Amino acid sequence: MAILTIIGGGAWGSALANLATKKGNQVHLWSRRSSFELESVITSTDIVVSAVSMKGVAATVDRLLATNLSPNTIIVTVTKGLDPATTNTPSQIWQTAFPHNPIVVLSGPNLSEEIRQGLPAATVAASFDLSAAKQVQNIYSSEIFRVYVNQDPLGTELGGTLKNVFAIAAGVCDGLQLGTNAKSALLTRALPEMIRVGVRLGAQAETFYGLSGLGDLLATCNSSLSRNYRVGFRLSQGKSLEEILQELQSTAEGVNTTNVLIDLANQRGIEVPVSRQVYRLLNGEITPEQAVLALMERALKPEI
Ligand SMILES: NC(=O)C1=CN([C@@H]2O[C@H](COP(=O)(O)OP(=O)(O)OC[C@H]3O[C@@H](n4cnc5c(N)ncnc54)[C@H](OP(=O)(O)O)[C@@H]3O)[C@@H](O)[C@H]2O)C=CC1
Ligand SMILES: O=C(CO)COP(=O)(O)O
Repeated sequence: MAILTIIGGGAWGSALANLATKKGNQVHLWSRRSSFELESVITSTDIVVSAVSMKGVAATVDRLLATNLSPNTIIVTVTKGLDPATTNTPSQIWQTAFPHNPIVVLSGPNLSEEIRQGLPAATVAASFDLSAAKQVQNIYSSEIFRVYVNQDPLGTELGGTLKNVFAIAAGVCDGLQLGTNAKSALLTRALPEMIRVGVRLGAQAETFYGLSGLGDLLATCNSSLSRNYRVGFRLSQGKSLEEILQELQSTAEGVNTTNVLIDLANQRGIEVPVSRQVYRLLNGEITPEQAVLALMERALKPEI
Protein backbone atom coordinates (compact mmCIF):
# COMPACT_ATOMS: atom_id res chain seq x y z
CA MET A 1 0.00 0.00 0.00
CA ALA A 2 1.23 3.50 -0.83
CA ILE A 3 0.16 6.96 0.25
CA LEU A 4 -0.80 9.21 -2.66
CA THR A 5 -1.64 12.89 -2.81
CA ILE A 6 -3.56 13.80 -5.93
CA ILE A 7 -3.57 17.51 -6.73
CA GLY A 8 -6.57 18.62 -8.80
CA GLY A 9 -10.10 17.42 -8.16
CA GLY A 10 -11.31 17.71 -11.76
CA ALA A 11 -12.56 14.87 -13.97
CA TRP A 12 -9.20 13.13 -14.30
CA GLY A 13 -7.86 13.76 -10.79
CA SER A 14 -11.07 12.29 -9.29
CA ALA A 15 -10.95 9.22 -11.56
CA LEU A 16 -7.30 8.63 -10.67
CA ALA A 17 -8.10 9.00 -6.97
CA ASN A 18 -10.82 6.33 -7.30
CA LEU A 19 -8.54 3.93 -9.16
CA ALA A 20 -5.82 4.21 -6.50
CA THR A 21 -8.32 3.95 -3.62
CA LYS A 22 -9.87 0.79 -5.10
CA LYS A 23 -6.40 -0.77 -5.14
CA GLY A 24 -6.22 -0.25 -1.36
CA ASN A 25 -3.92 2.76 -1.33
CA GLN A 26 -4.38 5.69 1.01
CA VAL A 27 -5.34 8.69 -1.13
CA HIS A 28 -5.54 12.38 -0.30
CA LEU A 29 -7.35 14.29 -3.04
CA TRP A 30 -6.36 17.96 -2.73
CA SER A 31 -7.54 20.94 -4.72
CA ARG A 32 -7.13 24.67 -4.17
CA ARG A 33 -10.63 24.60 -2.65
CA SER A 34 -9.86 21.84 -0.12
CA SER A 35 -10.46 22.47 3.55
CA PHE A 36 -7.08 20.97 4.56
CA GLU A 37 -3.57 22.30 3.88
CA LEU A 38 -1.44 20.54 1.27
CA GLU A 39 1.47 20.77 3.73
CA SER A 40 -0.44 18.64 6.26
CA VAL A 41 -0.42 15.53 4.03
CA ILE A 42 2.71 15.99 1.94
CA THR A 43 5.38 14.75 4.37
CA SER A 44 3.89 11.27 4.59
CA THR A 45 3.22 11.02 0.84
CA ASP A 46 5.02 8.45 -1.36
CA ILE A 47 3.58 9.71 -4.64
CA VAL A 48 2.22 13.11 -5.69
CA VAL A 49 0.00 13.09 -8.77
CA SER A 50 -0.46 16.45 -10.50
CA ALA A 51 -3.81 16.32 -12.30
CA VAL A 52 -4.37 20.01 -12.92
CA SER A 53 -4.91 21.57 -16.31
CA MET A 54 -1.98 23.33 -18.02
CA LYS A 55 -2.98 26.74 -16.74
CA GLY A 56 -2.66 25.45 -13.15
CA VAL A 57 0.74 23.75 -13.45
CA ALA A 58 2.92 26.75 -12.52
CA ALA A 59 0.79 27.54 -9.45
CA THR A 60 0.82 23.88 -8.41
CA VAL A 61 4.61 23.69 -8.74
CA ASP A 62 4.92 26.81 -6.57
CA ARG A 63 2.55 25.36 -3.97
CA LEU A 64 4.54 22.16 -3.77
CA LEU A 65 7.86 24.04 -3.61
CA ALA A 66 6.52 25.77 -0.51
CA THR A 67 6.13 22.38 1.25
CA ASN A 68 8.95 20.18 2.49
CA LEU A 69 8.52 17.47 -0.12
CA SER A 70 11.06 14.67 0.26
CA PRO A 71 13.41 14.15 -2.74
CA ASN A 72 12.32 10.49 -2.64
CA THR A 73 8.70 11.32 -3.38
CA ILE A 74 7.71 10.38 -6.92
CA ILE A 75 5.96 13.15 -8.86
CA VAL A 76 3.49 11.90 -11.46
CA THR A 77 2.20 14.36 -14.05
CA VAL A 78 -0.93 13.63 -16.11
CA THR A 79 -1.46 17.10 -17.64
CA LYS A 80 -1.72 17.10 -21.45
CA GLY A 81 -0.60 20.61 -22.41
CA LEU A 82 2.27 22.96 -23.30
CA ASP A 83 3.39 26.08 -21.44
CA PRO A 84 2.68 29.14 -23.64
CA ALA A 85 5.59 31.14 -22.17
CA THR A 86 8.34 28.55 -22.67
CA THR A 87 6.73 25.82 -24.86
CA ASN A 88 7.91 23.36 -22.17
CA THR A 89 5.91 20.25 -21.30
CA PRO A 90 4.59 19.73 -17.75
CA SER A 91 7.19 17.01 -16.99
CA GLN A 92 9.98 19.39 -18.04
CA ILE A 93 8.55 22.04 -15.74
CA TRP A 94 8.31 19.57 -12.85
CA GLN A 95 11.83 18.23 -13.44
CA THR A 96 13.32 21.75 -13.45
CA ALA A 97 11.55 22.66 -10.21
CA PHE A 98 12.31 19.30 -8.50
CA PRO A 99 15.63 18.13 -10.01
CA HIS A 100 16.14 15.42 -7.36
CA ASN A 101 12.67 13.84 -7.47
CA PRO A 102 11.75 11.05 -9.89
CA ILE A 103 9.23 12.41 -12.43
CA VAL A 104 6.78 10.01 -14.09
CA VAL A 105 4.41 10.83 -16.97
CA LEU A 106 1.13 8.87 -16.93
CA SER A 107 -0.63 9.11 -20.28
CA GLY A 108 -2.73 7.00 -22.62
CA PRO A 109 -6.19 6.60 -24.16
CA ASN A 110 -7.99 7.34 -20.90
CA LEU A 111 -11.30 9.13 -21.34
CA SER A 112 -12.12 9.79 -17.69
CA GLU A 113 -15.85 9.12 -18.04
CA GLU A 114 -15.22 5.55 -19.28
CA ILE A 115 -12.79 4.96 -16.43
CA ARG A 116 -15.31 6.35 -13.97
CA GLN A 117 -17.78 3.76 -15.28
CA GLY A 118 -15.26 0.96 -14.60
CA LEU A 119 -14.64 0.13 -18.26
CA PRO A 120 -11.24 -1.44 -19.07
CA ALA A 121 -8.39 0.79 -20.27
CA ALA A 122 -4.62 0.76 -20.68
CA THR A 123 -2.02 3.47 -20.19
CA VAL A 124 1.72 4.17 -19.94
CA ALA A 125 3.88 5.21 -16.98
CA ALA A 126 7.03 6.74 -18.47
CA SER A 127 10.16 7.95 -16.74
CA PHE A 128 13.93 8.18 -17.11
CA ASP A 129 13.82 6.45 -13.71
CA LEU A 130 12.48 3.01 -14.62
CA SER A 131 12.08 1.93 -11.02
CA ALA A 132 9.81 4.93 -10.33
CA ALA A 133 7.75 4.12 -13.45
CA LYS A 134 7.43 0.51 -12.22
CA GLN A 135 6.22 1.67 -8.81
CA VAL A 136 3.49 3.71 -10.48
CA GLN A 137 2.69 0.71 -12.71
CA ASN A 138 2.27 -1.53 -9.65
CA ILE A 139 0.20 0.99 -7.73
CA TYR A 140 -2.22 1.68 -10.57
CA SER A 141 -2.51 -1.68 -12.38
CA SER A 142 -5.79 -3.46 -11.79
CA GLU A 143 -8.25 -5.70 -13.63
CA ILE A 144 -9.68 -2.57 -15.29
CA PHE A 145 -6.52 -0.49 -15.72
CA ARG A 146 -3.45 -2.01 -17.38
CA VAL A 147 -0.28 0.06 -17.05
CA TYR A 148 2.79 -0.35 -19.28
CA VAL A 149 6.15 1.34 -18.66
CA ASN A 150 8.68 3.02 -20.93
CA GLN A 151 11.68 5.34 -20.62
CA ASP A 152 10.57 8.08 -23.03
CA PRO A 153 8.61 10.49 -20.83
CA LEU A 154 8.78 13.28 -23.41
CA GLY A 155 7.40 11.14 -26.25
CA THR A 156 4.71 9.73 -23.97
CA GLU A 157 3.69 13.20 -22.85
CA LEU A 158 3.77 14.74 -26.34
CA GLY A 159 1.57 11.96 -27.75
CA GLY A 160 -1.17 12.82 -25.25
CA THR A 161 -0.69 16.53 -25.77
CA LEU A 162 -0.48 16.78 -29.56
CA LYS A 163 -3.39 14.43 -30.25
CA ASN A 164 -5.70 17.10 -28.80
CA VAL A 165 -5.00 19.32 -31.82
CA PHE A 166 -6.09 16.51 -34.15
CA ALA A 167 -9.11 15.70 -31.97
CA ILE A 168 -10.35 19.21 -32.78
CA ALA A 169 -9.78 18.49 -36.49
CA ALA A 170 -11.56 15.12 -36.14
CA GLY A 171 -14.57 16.80 -34.55
CA VAL A 172 -14.73 19.18 -37.52
CA CYS A 173 -14.43 16.25 -39.94
CA ASP A 174 -17.33 14.38 -38.30
CA GLY A 175 -19.39 17.53 -37.86
CA LEU A 176 -19.12 18.32 -41.55
CA GLN A 177 -19.99 14.66 -42.33
CA LEU A 178 -16.93 14.27 -44.55
CA GLY A 179 -17.11 10.48 -44.38
CA THR A 180 -14.96 7.56 -43.28
CA ASN A 181 -12.34 7.98 -46.01
CA ALA A 182 -11.64 11.57 -44.98
CA LYS A 183 -11.52 10.66 -41.29
CA SER A 184 -9.07 7.80 -41.95
CA ALA A 185 -6.88 10.10 -44.06
CA LEU A 186 -6.90 12.73 -41.31
CA LEU A 187 -5.93 10.36 -38.51
CA THR A 188 -3.27 8.64 -40.64
CA ARG A 189 -1.65 11.94 -41.63
CA ALA A 190 -1.88 13.18 -38.02
CA LEU A 191 0.54 10.52 -36.80
CA PRO A 192 3.60 11.55 -38.90
CA GLU A 193 2.85 15.16 -37.99
CA MET A 194 2.98 14.25 -34.29
CA ILE A 195 6.17 12.24 -34.83
CA ARG A 196 7.81 15.09 -36.80
CA VAL A 197 7.22 17.49 -33.91
CA GLY A 198 8.10 14.94 -31.23
CA VAL A 199 11.40 13.87 -32.79
CA ARG A 200 12.48 17.50 -33.28
CA LEU A 201 11.82 18.09 -29.59
CA GLY A 202 13.88 15.06 -28.56
CA ALA A 203 11.29 12.27 -28.26
CA GLN A 204 11.58 8.77 -29.74
CA ALA A 205 9.52 8.11 -32.89
CA GLU A 206 8.48 4.58 -31.75
CA THR A 207 6.72 5.93 -28.68
CA PHE A 208 4.12 7.58 -30.91
CA TYR A 209 3.05 4.18 -32.29
CA GLY A 210 2.08 3.09 -28.76
CA LEU A 211 -0.82 3.73 -26.39
CA SER A 212 0.16 7.30 -25.54
CA GLY A 213 0.44 8.28 -29.21
CA LEU A 214 -1.64 6.36 -31.74
CA GLY A 215 -3.78 4.89 -28.94
CA ASP A 216 -4.79 8.23 -27.52
CA LEU A 217 -5.17 9.72 -31.02
CA LEU A 218 -7.73 7.02 -31.89
CA ALA A 219 -9.62 7.30 -28.60
CA THR A 220 -9.88 11.05 -28.57
CA CYS A 221 -10.59 11.54 -32.27
CA ASN A 222 -13.41 8.98 -32.21
CA SER A 223 -15.30 9.89 -29.07
CA SER A 224 -17.80 12.59 -28.30
CA LEU A 225 -16.67 12.16 -24.66
CA SER A 226 -13.55 14.07 -25.70
CA ARG A 227 -13.86 17.76 -25.00
CA ASN A 228 -11.39 18.61 -27.75
CA TYR A 229 -13.41 16.60 -30.27
CA ARG A 230 -16.52 18.44 -29.09
CA VAL A 231 -14.82 21.80 -29.67
CA GLY A 232 -14.14 20.83 -33.31
CA PHE A 233 -17.61 19.37 -33.82
CA ARG A 234 -19.30 22.53 -32.57
CA LEU A 235 -17.01 24.79 -34.63
CA SER A 236 -18.22 22.86 -37.68
CA GLN A 237 -21.78 23.72 -36.68
CA GLY A 238 -20.97 27.42 -36.87
CA LYS A 239 -20.61 28.19 -33.16
CA SER A 240 -17.92 30.61 -32.04
CA LEU A 241 -15.00 29.33 -29.99
CA GLU A 242 -15.93 31.67 -27.15
CA GLU A 243 -19.47 30.26 -27.06
CA ILE A 244 -18.21 26.67 -27.18
CA LEU A 245 -15.72 27.12 -24.34
CA GLN A 246 -18.38 28.86 -22.28
CA GLU A 247 -20.75 25.89 -22.74
CA LEU A 248 -18.03 23.29 -22.15
CA GLN A 249 -17.32 24.42 -18.56
CA SER A 250 -14.32 22.10 -18.58
CA THR A 251 -10.79 21.84 -19.94
CA ALA A 252 -10.08 21.54 -23.69
CA GLU A 253 -6.27 21.68 -23.73
CA GLY A 254 -6.08 21.47 -27.53
CA VAL A 255 -6.97 25.14 -27.94
CA ASN A 256 -3.92 26.41 -26.05
CA THR A 257 -1.75 23.54 -27.38
CA THR A 258 -2.51 24.49 -30.99
CA ASN A 259 -1.37 28.07 -30.39
CA VAL A 260 1.84 26.97 -28.64
CA LEU A 261 2.52 24.31 -31.27
CA ILE A 262 2.27 26.83 -34.12
CA ASP A 263 4.69 29.17 -32.27
CA LEU A 264 7.06 26.26 -31.89
CA ALA A 265 6.66 25.12 -35.51
CA ASN A 266 7.30 28.68 -36.76
CA GLN A 267 10.40 29.07 -34.57
CA ARG A 268 11.88 25.75 -35.62
CA GLY A 269 10.58 25.43 -39.17
CA ILE A 270 8.59 22.23 -38.56
CA GLU A 271 5.97 21.31 -41.17
CA VAL A 272 2.58 20.92 -39.45
CA PRO A 273 -0.08 21.31 -42.17
CA VAL A 274 -3.07 19.91 -40.28
CA SER A 275 -2.25 21.76 -37.06
CA ARG A 276 -1.82 24.98 -39.03
CA GLN A 277 -5.37 24.73 -40.39
CA VAL A 278 -6.69 23.99 -36.88
CA TYR A 279 -4.83 27.10 -35.72
CA ARG A 280 -6.33 29.26 -38.45
CA LEU A 281 -9.80 27.91 -37.68
CA LEU A 282 -9.49 28.48 -33.91
CA ASN A 283 -8.23 32.01 -34.51
CA GLY A 284 -11.13 32.90 -36.80
CA GLU A 285 -9.00 33.21 -39.95
CA ILE A 286 -10.92 30.61 -41.99
CA THR A 287 -14.13 28.58 -41.98
CA PRO A 288 -14.16 24.80 -41.40
CA GLU A 289 -14.87 24.27 -45.13
CA GLN A 290 -11.92 26.47 -46.11
CA ALA A 291 -9.67 24.49 -43.75
CA VAL A 292 -10.60 21.22 -45.49
CA LEU A 293 -10.03 22.74 -48.94
CA ALA A 294 -6.65 24.16 -47.90
CA LEU A 295 -5.51 20.67 -46.86
CA MET A 296 -6.77 19.05 -50.07
CA GLU A 297 -5.12 21.67 -52.30
CA ARG A 298 -1.63 21.53 -50.78
CA ALA A 299 1.27 20.92 -53.18
CA LEU A 300 1.44 17.24 -54.17
CA LYS A 301 4.19 15.18 -52.51
CA PRO A 302 5.31 11.61 -51.77
CA GLU A 303 3.50 9.93 -48.87
CA ILE A 304 6.63 9.46 -46.74
N1 LIG B 1 -10.56 14.11 -18.40
C1 LIG B 1 -9.85 13.23 -19.08
O1 LIG B 1 -10.40 12.32 -19.71
C2 LIG B 1 -8.35 13.31 -19.06
C3 LIG B 1 -7.69 14.49 -18.81
N2 LIG B 1 -6.32 14.55 -18.87
C4 LIG B 1 -5.61 15.80 -18.64
O2 LIG B 1 -5.66 16.09 -17.23
C5 LIG B 1 -5.66 17.52 -17.03
C6 LIG B 1 -6.88 17.86 -16.15
O3 LIG B 1 -8.02 17.51 -16.87
P1 LIG B 1 -9.47 17.36 -16.23
O4 LIG B 1 -9.38 16.86 -14.84
O5 LIG B 1 -10.25 16.57 -17.19
O6 LIG B 1 -9.95 18.87 -16.26
P2 LIG B 1 -11.05 19.58 -15.37
O7 LIG B 1 -11.42 20.80 -16.11
O8 LIG B 1 -12.11 18.61 -14.98
O9 LIG B 1 -10.24 19.97 -14.05
C7 LIG B 1 -9.14 20.86 -14.11
C8 LIG B 1 -8.41 20.79 -12.81
O10 LIG B 1 -7.30 21.70 -12.84
C9 LIG B 1 -7.37 22.54 -11.69
N3 LIG B 1 -6.82 23.88 -11.97
C10 LIG B 1 -7.06 24.67 -13.04
N4 LIG B 1 -6.41 25.84 -12.91
C11 LIG B 1 -5.76 25.78 -11.72
C12 LIG B 1 -4.91 26.67 -11.01
N5 LIG B 1 -4.60 27.88 -11.52
N6 LIG B 1 -4.40 26.28 -9.82
C13 LIG B 1 -4.73 25.06 -9.33
N7 LIG B 1 -5.52 24.16 -9.94
C14 LIG B 1 -6.02 24.53 -11.12
C15 LIG B 1 -8.85 22.65 -11.38
O11 LIG B 1 -9.00 23.08 -10.06
P3 LIG B 1 -10.41 23.72 -9.57
O12 LIG B 1 -11.37 22.56 -9.55
O13 LIG B 1 -10.07 24.27 -8.24
O14 LIG B 1 -10.76 24.77 -10.60
C16 LIG B 1 -9.27 21.19 -11.61
O15 LIG B 1 -8.92 20.39 -10.51
C17 LIG B 1 -5.72 18.14 -18.42
O16 LIG B 1 -4.43 18.52 -18.81
C18 LIG B 1 -6.24 17.01 -19.32
O17 LIG B 1 -5.79 17.12 -20.66
C19 LIG B 1 -5.58 13.44 -19.12
C20 LIG B 1 -6.19 12.23 -19.35
C21 LIG B 1 -7.60 12.07 -19.35
O1 LIG C 1 -6.98 12.92 -22.99
C1 LIG C 1 -8.08 12.43 -22.97
C2 LIG C 1 -8.32 10.99 -23.19
O2 LIG C 1 -7.13 10.27 -23.22
C3 LIG C 1 -9.26 13.29 -22.72
O3 LIG C 1 -9.56 13.99 -23.87
P1 LIG C 1 -10.28 15.42 -23.78
O4 LIG C 1 -9.38 16.29 -22.95
O5 LIG C 1 -10.39 15.86 -25.21
O6 LIG C 1 -11.61 15.20 -23.12
